[in-house]
Amino acid sequence: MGLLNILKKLRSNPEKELRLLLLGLDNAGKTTLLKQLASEDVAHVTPTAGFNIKSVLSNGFKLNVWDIGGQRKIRPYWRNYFENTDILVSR
Ligand SMILES: Nc1nc2c(ncn2[C@@H]2O[C@H](COP(=O)(O)OP(=O)(O)OP(=O)(O)O)[C@@H](O)[C@H]2O)c(=O)[nH]1
Ligand SMILES: [Mg+2]
Repeated sequence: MGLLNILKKLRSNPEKELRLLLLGLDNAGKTTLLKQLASEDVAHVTPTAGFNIKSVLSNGFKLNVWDIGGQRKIRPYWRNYFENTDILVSR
């Protein structure tokens, strides 16, 4: 979704809730970023075998952040997570 569409969605969405999808190859730092967004300790991050979800409140917005494992064997499943995604972040 482009920036203009995100702004339109936020205007028509009093809940101010967005779905953010984090995608990237294994070891790119996706889970570390997710934990940093949630102000969690990042000292012991292990490879993601499936996915992690965290809801983060930021500036009055609720960001539902999806972090998908990047290992080769998991990549065929990435396509299943695109639906309803508002913001795609690739690392
Ligand atoms: N130097 C450095 N290391 C990082 C950074 N982000 C993550 N790491 C390290 O890189 C390694 C992999 O980080 P993860 O967050 O597990 O990477 P991931 O993208 O979630 O990997 P998968 O779950 O396998 O897809 C960890 O040892 C992190 O501590 C960064 O910005 N700089
Ligand atoms: Mg991970």
